[in-house]
Amino acid sequence: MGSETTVPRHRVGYWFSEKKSKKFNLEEFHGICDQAGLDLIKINLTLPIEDQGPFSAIIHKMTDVIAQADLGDPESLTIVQSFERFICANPKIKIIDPFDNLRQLLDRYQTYSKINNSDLHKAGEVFVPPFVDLVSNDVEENIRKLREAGVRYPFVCKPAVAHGSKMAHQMSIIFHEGAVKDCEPPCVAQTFIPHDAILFKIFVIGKKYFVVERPSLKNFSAAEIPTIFFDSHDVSKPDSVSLLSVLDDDEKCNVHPTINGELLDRVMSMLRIALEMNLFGVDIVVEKNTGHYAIIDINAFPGYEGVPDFFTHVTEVLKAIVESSPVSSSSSITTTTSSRGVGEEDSGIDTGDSSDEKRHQGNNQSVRVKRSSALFNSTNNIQI
Ligand SMILES: Nc1ncnc2c1ncn2[C@@H]1O[C@H](COP(=O)(O)OP(=O)(O)OP(=O)(O)O)[C@@H](O)[C@H]1O
Ligand SMILES: O=P(O)(O)O[C@H]1[C@H](OP(=O)(O)O)[C@@H](OP(=O)(O)O)[C@@H](O)[C@@H](O)[C@@H]1OP(=O)(O)O
Ligand SMILES: [Mg+2]
Ligand SMILES: [Mg+2]
Repeated sequence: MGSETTVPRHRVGYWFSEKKSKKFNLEEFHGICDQAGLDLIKINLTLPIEDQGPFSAIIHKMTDVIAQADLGDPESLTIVQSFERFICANPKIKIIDPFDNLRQLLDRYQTYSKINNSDLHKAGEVFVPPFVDLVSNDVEENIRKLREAGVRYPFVCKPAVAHGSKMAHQMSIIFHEGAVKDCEPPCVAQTFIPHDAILFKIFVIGKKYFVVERPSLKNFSAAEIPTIFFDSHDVSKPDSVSLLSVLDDDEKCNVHPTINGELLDRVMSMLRIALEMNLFGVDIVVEKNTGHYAIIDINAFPGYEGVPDFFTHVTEVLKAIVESSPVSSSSSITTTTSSRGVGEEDSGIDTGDSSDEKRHQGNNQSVRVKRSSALFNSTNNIQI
């Protein structure tokens, strides 16, 4: 039995890079949005946006375009400026996520500083490994800066620009002072944290987050050895099989690192408050010997590989956002809805895809997952 109700439909604009669009099943996204009363409209950035609206919300990943504009690329600058003018003139349109919030993640030094200056330390045993920005080619000056910032050897040298071009992911491991010359400024040097070659990627979608396990760098220590150069995408993607991730024989039986639900809930609450974003990813390694969590990377709108039903979760966020304000820029249609409500109650913490090897866990429990499967999601602890 059904009853007739009027459900307002909303137009939601979207823009993703070609690379991201190829990876996403956009047809599926369109279908899920359609069922939720959202009309997805692909935005053409080379045409006036005002001619493509109206929109209730816009979801995008324009980090690369913003980064290029900030570096002075004229074409990107034109796109970003006209987009920002449009947003300014239409303040009711919800942007997921706002440009200024994304900008804080474009530069690694800025990101780490922001997190370090937040209330993160109140969450418990979690830290950002010591880091410093290197902007000069003067090796002596860089050595001095490294010392002053408490960055120890080995350290990971990362390009200052965090997103976009392939260059953003070209890194090196510097093992001793004599190799500081191998740093390529502008970059950020960050103390290497031994973590038994396991990385936890925490993918945030609105108030939910999902944990996925990935391969990572093996345990390195200071030594008079040459710099190792690597591409981060060769190390920590789901199917990466880098030699840099193979633990030494005497460490192969080390206890597999785990991540604790309650501490993680607190960390993610703090980060969400600090960043004010709906779509982001956090890379955490568990420090060998102490078990403390080291936050080593934060990504705007990451790939979400391994997160079950990604589009369903994103659509829920979009729907909540467009419905949180007076209906503007929307049209109404009449549909038939079932008199029985769809099970929408929030169960707090629940498991994702049941085919994954994972344990349901409430707070206070350690959990372990098969690599690349979504570990769990928490829906109750991240507050806007
Ligand atoms: N401080 C650190 N201590 C130990 N390992 C680290 C550290 N920083 C980075 N790594 C290793 O290097 C890899 C790449 O680092 P990072 O995540 O900063 O790069 P990225 O290019 O921004 O990655 P992403 O693809 O997630 O954006 C990590 O997945 C991890 O294996
Ligand atoms: O999704 P995009 O194409 O934008 O690429 C992002 C990539 O996702 P992918 O794995 O699908 O390539 C992310 O990896 P995961 O954290 O999800 O592993 C991470 O590397 C981001 O920094 C990349 O953003 P970019 O640096 O390119 O702006
Ligand atoms: Mg990373
Ligand atoms: Mg990153």
